[in-house]
Amino acid sequence: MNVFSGMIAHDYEQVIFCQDRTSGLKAVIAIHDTTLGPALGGTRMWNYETEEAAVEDVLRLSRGMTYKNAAAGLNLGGGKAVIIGDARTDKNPEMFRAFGRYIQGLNGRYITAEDVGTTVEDMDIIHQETDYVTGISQAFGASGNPSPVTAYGVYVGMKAAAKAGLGTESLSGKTIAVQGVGNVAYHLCKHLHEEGAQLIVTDIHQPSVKRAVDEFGARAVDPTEILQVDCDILAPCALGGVLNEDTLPMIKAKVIAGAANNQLNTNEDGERLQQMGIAYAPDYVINAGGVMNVADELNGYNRERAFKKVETIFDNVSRVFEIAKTEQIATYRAADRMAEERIERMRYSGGKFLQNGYHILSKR
Ligand SMILES: NC(=O)c1ccc[n+]([C@@H]2O[C@H](COP(=O)([O-])OP(=O)(O)OC[C@H]3O[C@@H](n4cnc5c(N)ncnc54)[C@H](O)[C@@H]3O)[C@@H](O)[C@H]2O)c1
Repeated sequence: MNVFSGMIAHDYEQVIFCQDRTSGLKAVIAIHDTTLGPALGGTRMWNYETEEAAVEDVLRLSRGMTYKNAAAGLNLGGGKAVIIGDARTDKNPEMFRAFGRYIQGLNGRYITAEDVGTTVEDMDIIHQETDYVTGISQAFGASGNPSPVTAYGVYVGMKAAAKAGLGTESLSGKTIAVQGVGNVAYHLCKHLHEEGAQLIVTDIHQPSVKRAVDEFGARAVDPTEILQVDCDILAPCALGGVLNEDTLPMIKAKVIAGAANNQLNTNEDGERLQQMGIAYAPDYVINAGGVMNVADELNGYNRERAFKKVETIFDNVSRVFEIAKTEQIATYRAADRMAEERIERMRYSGGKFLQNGYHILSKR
């Protein structure tokens, strides 16, 4: 694999390879773009089949964080890290200590967080070596479980999507189908129930379904049926890739707004949704509550302030629909455009002269 051509293709700033023989650490950190601020993104631990697969993944994920953070209105750039190994068998404290020292060496250019395969405990070990880590234990003043915050963001984002797709932001009396009632969707269903929505839910884990039925009067359906039920809004809150060429023809909802990452299988599916007249709230805009929540740790965490920030997801989703309408493009592209515009504006204003220690005036 030619790493530089991959970097040049989407203008990545920096890729760092980190190894520590004794602990077995093999990690790659990718910093995609720091125009808006330090690069924030989690560390994924995964048993990649090849080193090329790890590099490709970290490049793809770090660029995704540039867009997610920019669209969320955060003053943060995009970065991500991957550790190559089995998260169940290959971890040891020295590995995360060594990794933490590499992060410290970047002097704030990259701030890490939890991701697939890493835990709060791992972040606490990293924290022994660096302050450039979020998602550590609450005992250290961190933000704790992000799911209720993410859920609130999906709720307000869904209202904005309903306004675009159904002509009203009120969800009272609307029928909402929720795929997967795990951590995020449980809290989402609570908000929806309180507003008077009718819920249809499914999950492969029966106790989660029962909880939603008992607490919110939801109607349970089989996982194979959820995408085709009669409803106003579909909320994918389980898996990625659920919106694809096989499932789209079944969907009866006029609005799609949910927490799951990577809901579109391909960009063509985003185009199809536009042709079908379905108002799709792009996943990374509507589910940004989690990243907004950890980003607040950088100011000394305040839950009330984090929730206030999360309310801006209503405006962010509304803006995506506005761009899509004026430019006649699919909403997934409108989201990317919104993020790119914000970065470009900052690149311009950030180019203005500011006196610091590294220019001709400082030599006087
Ligand atoms: N937790 C957060 O703060 C956060 C932030 C951003 C995005 N997300 C995304 O939101 C989604 C949900 O996150 P979560 O933290 O609630 O995860 P979770 O694991 O608690 O919930 C997912 C639920 O989906 C169910 N499920 C899995 N496969 C299914 C299937 N085929 N049909 C029906 N149900 C199925 C699981 O049993 C589980 O209950 C994920 O895609 C996640 O990446 C979460």
